[in-house]
Amino acid sequence: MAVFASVVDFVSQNFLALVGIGLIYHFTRNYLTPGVSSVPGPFLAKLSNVWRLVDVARGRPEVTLHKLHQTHGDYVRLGPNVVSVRNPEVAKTIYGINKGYQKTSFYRVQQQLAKGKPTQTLFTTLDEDFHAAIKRPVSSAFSMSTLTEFEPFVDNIIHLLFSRLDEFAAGQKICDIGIWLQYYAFDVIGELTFSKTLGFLEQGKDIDGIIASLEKTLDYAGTIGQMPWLDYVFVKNPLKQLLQGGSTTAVARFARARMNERVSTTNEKKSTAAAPRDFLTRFTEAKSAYPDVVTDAQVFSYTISNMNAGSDTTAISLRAILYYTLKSPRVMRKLQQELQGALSAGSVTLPVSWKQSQELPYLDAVIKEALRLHPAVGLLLERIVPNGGLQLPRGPFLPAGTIVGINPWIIHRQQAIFGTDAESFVPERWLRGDGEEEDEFQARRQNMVRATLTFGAGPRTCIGKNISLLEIYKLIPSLFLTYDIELENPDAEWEIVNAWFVRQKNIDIRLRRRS
Ligand code: HEM
Repeated sequence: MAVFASVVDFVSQNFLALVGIGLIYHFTRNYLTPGVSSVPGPFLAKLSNVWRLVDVARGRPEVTLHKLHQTHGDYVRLGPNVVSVRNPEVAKTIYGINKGYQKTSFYRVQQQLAKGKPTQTLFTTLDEDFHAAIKRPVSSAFSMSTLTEFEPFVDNIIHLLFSRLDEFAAGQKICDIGIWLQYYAFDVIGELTFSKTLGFLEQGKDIDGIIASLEKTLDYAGTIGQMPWLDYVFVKNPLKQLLQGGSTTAVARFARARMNERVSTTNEKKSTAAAPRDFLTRFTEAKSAYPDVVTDAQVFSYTISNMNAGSDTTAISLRAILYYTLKSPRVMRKLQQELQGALSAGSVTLPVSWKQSQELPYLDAVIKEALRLHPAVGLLLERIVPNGGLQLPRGPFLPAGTIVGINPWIIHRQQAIFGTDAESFVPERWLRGDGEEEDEFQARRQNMVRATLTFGAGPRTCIGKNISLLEIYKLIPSLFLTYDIELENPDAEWEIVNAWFVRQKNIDIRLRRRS
């Protein structure tokens, strides 16, 4: 008892000194993390992950990282145990099939709560076996061959969008097109998944605050994901759940309501009409084919990952294509020439079909270039180095447990791959140049394609890529063929916030219906 009393006495008299010693020990250990300690980076980042949390919270971490790579080369230390990589050779390992690189707890923070429980989705699960098991039953629903079956759904939404844009054209009003593209992307995903739009285009507003809620979730997940244990303090805190009751996000509420509707409609119309083959139908079919894996909760999780992963990302990509094209009168002219030529020749109709859009090489180059310069995700696609470690080419050896990742924004600006004008919007880089031999062009193009991470890579690559390409390749030519569009302030820049997804704001345009 006397010993205990004197320990308490000692601690209370020297509390500050002890905390100081503890912190010095903690920071020194962080600084000297084996392997990682020889990777260059900001001094404070070597001491604590607080550095990267603050950097993300400030809203433009991809700008900071680009500068750091310009100074330090292919490898930059972003935290005591975190390395950002710019070298495409390493991408094959980090994102390779069967290489054992798992997603980090950064993704766990994105597991949203439904009735207070984190929902593991295709996007957010860290467990690779679970991931493979839940991907198998639904991957065919996302395949290229299923794509055309979804085309009429997208056509409906394009018509709806244009009916709203006509109001701006007729009234000669300024249109914040970024918002309308977001409504389009959300309504398409709602229509494809549930045969029901979220009603954004019809009502011209963010119904039930779904967009705002998703934005808030991303702001939180991007920042807190830099120090994922904080999530157990702020959101997934069992005490908080107990006191507040299980919370459910707006997206989860929307998905739950649509699933309940479907169950009751199916019961009512059991033997009459066949349900439309939207994603929900396909996910429900997977339940019969894979009863051990696909439960009702899993069907719910598939729909949630569609909504969360597929709406903002597509809206961001559409905004980038439109903005960069409108900012470059030269590109705009060339694109209009190609589109008008195709329309006059009768090789495209309105809305432009997927098949028709694939015969427009300049359109393809414009889209590829915008998605290169402004990929929708703007933080590291983090993975954990597995047992055996990772020998970085012309760099240090990283032990198992190190967090590594590539940020698409950084690799897409590699001059060695994309050219000395990699910072500029030049769609021509995706086309064969004057005097360039075909095999030279193919090799150059292949290099660029291999270094493109807009949709990620490997076993965790984007499952919805074809869907988003369908939405993009149909809407962009249809939009430019239907309207003359110009920026309200051609010299003004848009506003960007990078909170994992790199959102843009303030793209004011004026439109006129083309005759
Ligand atoms: C232009 C639009 C899109 C972009 C830029 C995009 C980007 C990405 C990226 C970069 C990843 C990999 C993330 C990582 O490795 O950390 C990913 C995964 C994923 N995306 Fe997309 N995405 C888009 C559209 C969609 C759509 C429309 C859907 C659904 C309908 C979707 C569903 C998913 C899912 C479920 C995953 C996780 C896949 C897995 O781990 O197996 N995405 N996406």
